[in-house]
Amino acid sequence: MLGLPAQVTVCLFDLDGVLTDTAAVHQAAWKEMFDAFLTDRGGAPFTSDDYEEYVDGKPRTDGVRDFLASRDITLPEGDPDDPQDAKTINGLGNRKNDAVQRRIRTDGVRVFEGSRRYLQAAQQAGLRRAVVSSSANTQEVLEVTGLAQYVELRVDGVTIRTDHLRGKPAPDTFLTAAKQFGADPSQAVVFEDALAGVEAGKAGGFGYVVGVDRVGQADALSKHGASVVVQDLAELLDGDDQ
Ligand SMILES: O=P(O)(O)OC[C@H]1O[C@@H](O)[C@H](O)[C@@H](O)[C@@H]1O
Repeated sequence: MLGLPAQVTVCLFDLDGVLTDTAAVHQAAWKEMFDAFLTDRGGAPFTSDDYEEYVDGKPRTDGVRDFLASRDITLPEGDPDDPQDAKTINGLGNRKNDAVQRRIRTDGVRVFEGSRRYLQAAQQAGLRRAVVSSSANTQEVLEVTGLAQYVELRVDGVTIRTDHLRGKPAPDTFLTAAKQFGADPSQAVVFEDALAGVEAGKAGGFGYVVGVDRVGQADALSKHGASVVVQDLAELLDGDDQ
């Protein structure tokens, strides 16, 4: 059913890049922030490879820390309420968050229609549905897009902070969602577009990991743990009665 193995009863959807076209919005906000920071230090600009390898899919402060480490830059952690000009992990993260929220509020958010159809089909089929995202902006994005009505459970960047969960590529956020549905990981499918996300799906022993390739990284998604790679969730509906 819905292109999934028979034992699957739970769908765990990443948000940015899987349900909504916001991976590119995050990437642009990261570039705006990091390029301003790097220019001051005479460093080379932030690239899309940097985004995919060090930042995509991870909680905000992990993204800042892991990218800076790739350039041999170490900054103090600082505090979550650091001002945007603070040269700390949290300060840079806050500057990026301001940029992403500005973009979301000015330009709006596009939903992938194949994903909206898939969510509706999963609901009609009686599958449980959670959004598992590293983003602390998940609730706002689900609300402005009207997708919140299809989602029973959210494990997101806010949950990660309050419940002290390890972010992707650790499997903790996906495992938390499956557990809240009373399901074994083998009964759950993970839908992910980020390398860190499919890695988390593999590490958690999930029954199936769907890699969603929006940017031409199908091979890398497979290597990092995807059971199958599609370009859009609508492909999984083709040939289905839904
Ligand atoms: O900064 P936020 O909104 O909490 O999001 C954290 C991360 O959330 C992930 O979903 C995105 O793939 C990343 O690009 C983003 O950086």
